[in-house]
Amino acid sequence: MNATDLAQARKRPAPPTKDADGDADPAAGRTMTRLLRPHLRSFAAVVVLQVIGAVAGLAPLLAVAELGRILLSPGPADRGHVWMVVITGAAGLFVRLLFTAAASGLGHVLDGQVQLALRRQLAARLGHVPIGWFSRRRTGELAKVVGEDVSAVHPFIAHAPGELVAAFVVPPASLVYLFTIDWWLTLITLIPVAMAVALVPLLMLPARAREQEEFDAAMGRIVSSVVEFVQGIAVVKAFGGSERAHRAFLTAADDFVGIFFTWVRGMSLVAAGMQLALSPPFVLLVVLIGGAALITSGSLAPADLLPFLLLGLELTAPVAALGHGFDDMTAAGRAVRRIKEVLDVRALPEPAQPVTPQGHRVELRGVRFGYEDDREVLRGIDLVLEPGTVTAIVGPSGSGKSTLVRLLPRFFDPTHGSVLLGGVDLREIGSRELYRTVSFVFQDVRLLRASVADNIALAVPRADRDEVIRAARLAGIHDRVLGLPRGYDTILGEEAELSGGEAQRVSLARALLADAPVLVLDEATSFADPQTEQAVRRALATLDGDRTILVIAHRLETVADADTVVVLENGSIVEHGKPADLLEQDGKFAAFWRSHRTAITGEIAPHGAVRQGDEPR
Ligand SMILES: Nc1ncnc2c1ncn2[C@@H]1O[C@H](COP(=O)(O)OP(=O)(O)OP(=O)(O)O)[C@@H](O)[C@H]1O
Repeated sequence: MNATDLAQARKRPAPPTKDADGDADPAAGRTMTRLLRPHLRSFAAVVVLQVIGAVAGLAPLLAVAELGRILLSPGPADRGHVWMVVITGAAGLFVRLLFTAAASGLGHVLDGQVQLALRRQLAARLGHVPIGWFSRRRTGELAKVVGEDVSAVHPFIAHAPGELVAAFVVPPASLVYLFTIDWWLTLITLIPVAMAVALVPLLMLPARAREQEEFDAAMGRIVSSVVEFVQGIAVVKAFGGSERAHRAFLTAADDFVGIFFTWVRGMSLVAAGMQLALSPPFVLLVVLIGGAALITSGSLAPADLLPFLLLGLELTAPVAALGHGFDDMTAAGRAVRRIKEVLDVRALPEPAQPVTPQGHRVELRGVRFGYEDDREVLRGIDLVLEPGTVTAIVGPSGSGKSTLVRLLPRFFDPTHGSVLLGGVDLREIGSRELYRTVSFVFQDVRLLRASVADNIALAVPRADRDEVIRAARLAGIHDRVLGLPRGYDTILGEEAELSGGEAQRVSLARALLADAPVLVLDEATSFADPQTEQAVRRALATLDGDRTILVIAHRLETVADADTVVVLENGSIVEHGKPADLLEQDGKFAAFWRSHRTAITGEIAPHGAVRQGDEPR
């Protein structure tokens, strides 16, 4: 193991945070054992095949050494003995090839099975975690766990056992043979290995651990400064701050260079010492010097030196491989720990005996919720959404509007209180039933890499083209779709990219086609464009009168059209009622109304109170 190897070993997992201390994480070990349990027989078979292959691999070496001794010894050689040694060596070579190939084949098949099982478990778990959990994770992080981290178990399963087995089996077997020839020279041959082993504690000094942590942290700072720089590049350029942002990266890079040198200085001397001790020239030199001394003193026959020269090298190679095997295992350990974090996410409990909701009246009873234990975002919400009504939620940024509406499609469960649909707690309704009843259009629209038609018909795969087109027309996206290269068959993300507003209209068409009796909608702010606004208004107006609609309203028109307005502030409902009544009360809602009206031209008011020609609801 040299400094470059060490750097490579550190670089492979590229952790943005320090996690060197997690190498021997028992939880990761348990996860690995649990994963391997169904495959224990195969895993044991791989190890046994490798042991046999490794031991058989000694036979050709021993045969060459033995041949040398026979042929170099004074007097005529015994032909029968010579042939037996040759055949034994050849047979050993054959067995080694056969068993190593079988072990490698089986190891790789096993590795494929374990990776498949892991990815299936991850997929199954991701299918059951609360949808809200995804909003806190970056797609890239999850992709890394499912892709890279699962692949990181490959060396552990397919290679590390072989390397470790070779390291533990070959040296003892060689030593037994060498001891039978000359124990003094055997001890001398062991000097290089003993030197390398003596250096290992120096790699584990507290100073090294500190340097390792600083190395990880510095690497993390570089990674995050690059990510921040790249993510914010548009803003940085537009506001002329590129020099400052660049400086943050340069500072992180400068820091890293300093820390890297300290780290390498600490590691490199030790690593170089180990590499020298285990290098073939050094081993040969030690054996030759020791052998020459014993031969000149008459205690060793010259022919007996040959086995030591051959097997001396075989003693050190597995020790060096042990380092790589250890690196592979620790990298796999770190990956398994990240996989375990995902597997351990609490699934949204499915009811054992699902209850069917009676109707689609929605009621929030004493609902409290916080993303973190010590900070409540919703503080006791009591609200009834009657079928056939539109309820608009307004309130300052951060007041909890998105959080509240996300409880309806069960992105999260409330920490206290309950959300009832048709008189049944959402926790008692099966998820299929729930998603048949509640559909939603949020601002963070996710379109699939699939055709426009498939994206719209996601909830109703059997919908025919006419139904898809009707929904698209209602959502105001039909004309745009006709302009795409292959119309409704255009693959999004491949053949065409949609703007934010267009994507939201596709998502609206999806919700309209799903035709769910409860619709939760976050009116666009980020992708606000006149067509999307119109589409949302038209959709709300044309939906049949029995729906329960909850909308986060950012526009006065939507609020004016709503039956009920809920004003949320700091996680509590501070006003609740008909828009016209609330205006008359001249409280928070009236203030919200006035502040928004100053931003637009023309007279707009709820229920015809102000706007001329608008029918009161
Ligand atoms: N996934 C999350 N994890 C932790 N905290 C969150 C998460 N989502 C929102 N919050 C916090 O919860 C509070 C309420 O956020 P929420 O998005 O519900 O407010 P909002 O009224 O919809 O705001 P806006 O109008 O700006 O969208 C905020 O303080 C926010 O920081």
